[in-house]
Amino acid sequence: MTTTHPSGPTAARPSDGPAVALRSLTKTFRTRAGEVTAVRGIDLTIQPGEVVAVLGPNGAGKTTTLDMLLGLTDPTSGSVEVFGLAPRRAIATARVSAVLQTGGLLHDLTVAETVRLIASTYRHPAPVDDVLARAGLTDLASRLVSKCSGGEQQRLRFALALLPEPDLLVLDEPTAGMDVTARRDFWATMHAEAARGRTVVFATHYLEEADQFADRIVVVADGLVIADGTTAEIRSRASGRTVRATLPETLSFEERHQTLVALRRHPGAASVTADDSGRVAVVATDSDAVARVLLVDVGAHDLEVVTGSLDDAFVALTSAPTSAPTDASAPQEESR
Ligand SMILES: Nc1ncnc2c1ncn2[C@@H]1O[C@H](COP(=O)(O)OP(=O)(O)OP(=O)(O)O)[C@@H](O)[C@H]1O
Repeated sequence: MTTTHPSGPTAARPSDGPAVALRSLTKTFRTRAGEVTAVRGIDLTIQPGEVVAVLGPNGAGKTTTLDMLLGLTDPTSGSVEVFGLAPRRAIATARVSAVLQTGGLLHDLTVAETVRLIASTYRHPAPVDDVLARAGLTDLASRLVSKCSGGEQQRLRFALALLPEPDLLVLDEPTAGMDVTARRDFWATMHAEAARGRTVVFATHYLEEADQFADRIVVVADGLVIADGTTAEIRSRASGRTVRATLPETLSFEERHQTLVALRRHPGAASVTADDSGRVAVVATDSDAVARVLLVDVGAHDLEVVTGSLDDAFVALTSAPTSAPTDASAPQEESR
């Protein structure tokens, strides 16, 4: 029996292994119109304490993957383990709980009655008042569920997910339908929960959520993991870097022209632009080499190297062919 305590998740034991281990996971649905392969072979290991965003466009296979992780649907092939257990066993022992996109709430109960009712189904639930406070629901405790907004109902689902003090929280687009303020409050709460040592896995469409909240982003498209790394790695992998610098003021017009021509010929430069003030911007496939040339050979100053936006990276990654899964943390040849 798993031991729980009111203030935080069960300490992960060394023998538990990874929080999540998905191996060659596939899922094919049979429909009247034929077969739909939602997940085409996902391998993913998540260690205890990681906060991982699963990011992907509509229909990428995020929900299907999370459903298999939670034992809500069985894989067609491959395996799923949560702390070394089959998913349903992990849920039965309160190691994992979830906030799903939809989920029945009884509209005639109040918020507090709902939490109390679900708490009564656990052997060692967290205290109801504590959970209400952590989900930001104390002031709404006596409100009928039917009178709660969509965002408030989502926070109630979150409170219910906290009751077993799970080691792993799985959230499928938890802030869908919330306005900007509600979303910010929700993520502040999640930060506090992650700081308690919980492993958090969430699916999202929102790049900024993945960027701000996750330690690691797993990009899924067409049923495959197409990139996996820190947000910085995902950005640089997909969009390259831009190197900016100011050319020496002493260069003549002709020398400046020759410098730009030489930069454009450099194999590490994809494009070179310059403004009248002598500030150059080089979109680089090899930013280190370009920076060296600018500083050492050209004598430029005020050098900065910036990665592209995560939006650029996401579009570049998800519009690329998906036959070759990549690890963004591994050295890659960057494309122009
Ligand atoms: N029960 C089902 N029966 C048939 N096809 C399904 C079923 N569930 C999902 N699919 C299909 O599998 C694919 C992946 O769906 P899934 O819901 O996992 O994607 P998603 O990444 O979560 O998308 P979204 O961001 O829109 O929620 C889609 O083509 C979807 O239509």
